[in-house]
Amino acid sequence: MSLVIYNTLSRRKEAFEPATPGYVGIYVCGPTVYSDPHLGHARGPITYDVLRRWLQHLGYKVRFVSNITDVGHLTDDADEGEDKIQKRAKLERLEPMEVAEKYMWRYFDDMRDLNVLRPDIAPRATGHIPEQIELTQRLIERGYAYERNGSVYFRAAKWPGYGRLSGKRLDELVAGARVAVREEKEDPRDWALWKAADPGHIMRWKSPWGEGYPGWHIECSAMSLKYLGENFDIHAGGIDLQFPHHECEIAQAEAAGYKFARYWMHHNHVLLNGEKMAKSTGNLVVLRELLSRHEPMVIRFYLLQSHYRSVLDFTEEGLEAARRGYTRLLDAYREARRRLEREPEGEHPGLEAALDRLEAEFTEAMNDDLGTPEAIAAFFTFLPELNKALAGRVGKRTLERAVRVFHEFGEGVLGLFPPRVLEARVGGRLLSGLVELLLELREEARRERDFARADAVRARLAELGVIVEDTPQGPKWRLEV
Ligand SMILES: Nc1ncnc2c1ncn2[C@@H]1O[C@H](COP(=O)(O)OP(=O)(O)OP(=O)(O)O)[C@@H](O)[C@H]1O
Ligand SMILES: [Zn+2]
Repeated sequence: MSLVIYNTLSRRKEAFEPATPGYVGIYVCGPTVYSDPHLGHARGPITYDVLRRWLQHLGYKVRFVSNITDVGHLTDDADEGEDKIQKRAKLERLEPMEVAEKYMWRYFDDMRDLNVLRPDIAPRATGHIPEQIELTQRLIERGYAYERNGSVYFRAAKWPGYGRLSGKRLDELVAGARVAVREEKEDPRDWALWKAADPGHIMRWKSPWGEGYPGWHIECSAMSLKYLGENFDIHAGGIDLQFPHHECEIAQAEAAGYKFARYWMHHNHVLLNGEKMAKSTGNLVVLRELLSRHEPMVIRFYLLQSHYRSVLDFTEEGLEAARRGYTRLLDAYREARRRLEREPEGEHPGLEAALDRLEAEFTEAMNDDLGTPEAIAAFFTFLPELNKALAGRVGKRTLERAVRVFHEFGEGVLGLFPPRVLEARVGGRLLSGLVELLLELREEARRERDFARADAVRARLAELGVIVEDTPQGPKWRLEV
């Protein structure tokens, strides 16, 4: 049984075979950093994080590259509109680079809270201008691109392969092009690889064609080729990027003489009220806001409960149901871990059989195009068996295996149980509640004139760094710093 993934390029599920046995290169299109991430922005990173973890589980060595688009691009895919980052910079009275920096860190912070592993490389477009210029030059040399008034365009009609990925026709690229731009192009369907900067444009770089800035599509071709080589394994992104972004990426890389990605994966959208969650339309739930109200792992669990290729219509009720489901899993896992310390030696044949089934079902689900809903369902089938066994004696050997499966599949692959959630929460309500409780017991001992016990409680708390002071208003406590 081996991994099968849906390849957008062939429109069917294919057995996954990396170009170099044992190694996998993945490139995921990252965010344009000009505003707070919304829930939709978390779906791709979590999906491909699970892909990466599963490949590692299967024994592959993975290089995971995901870019940050910090060059401002136009608010319209065609040559219309304002630079998104520069527009935001004006609004917030910041430097464009300050805007990019601010929102890049917001994105990384949100991803960290969601237990998304850091990319091995997170290349920034502004750090790779020479590579983008070089690729553009190469396309000019090969006759696939031309310069006009300081801008460089890809000669679309010359590239026969256009539409292979998306099934779209080249003609669909034309919509919206500004008249002046349309006039300078040989063909309205040509797209910009490099744009001459207007006098007011702040982010600009020197190039053989004068001062300007790169187009969006060329950034990903240049950076994926640089870090993964030609003919790398997996290129991924949201379904909205399939056309024109990925179609143009392929054209640029192949016209330059390189083989490009072998498998293309696209995740479907998170919706809100039936419409795509999108920053451009404002139809969104800000991720940070959700993270402040919910345990991040509940959000991760919620997203993984639906398959990455289906749409997911967000509702608070759905999230609440996810919270209940996740809590059931977490409670059982915590209980199994807790019991491990004092469990007598031995095995539990019934639970061993249930573990065999769980491992087989989980593996089968994950190998079938990352079937996370079925993989999670396998845990829920297992749960009653575990709880039943936990009501009596399980035996150390079997219990250890159960804990290992939660650790390897639940945390290692699905990333749902980071150490933080396994430990009882220190701080906050629990800590102060427990200290108050001990101080009440100490007061009781004092009232009963059992001063030895009262002092012992105070001394033990002091050892733990909780300093108790008796005041006329009663005992007060603080944490040693
Ligand atoms: N609602 C969504 N559901 C799933 N993925 C999304 C959603 N919106 C954006 N993405 C994905 O997030 C990644 C980063 O997108 P990007 O920063 O370019 O967003 P955008 O398309 O400019 O903004 P938006 O679509 O939100 O107006 C892309 O892979 C994109 O497909
Ligand atoms: Zn991209």
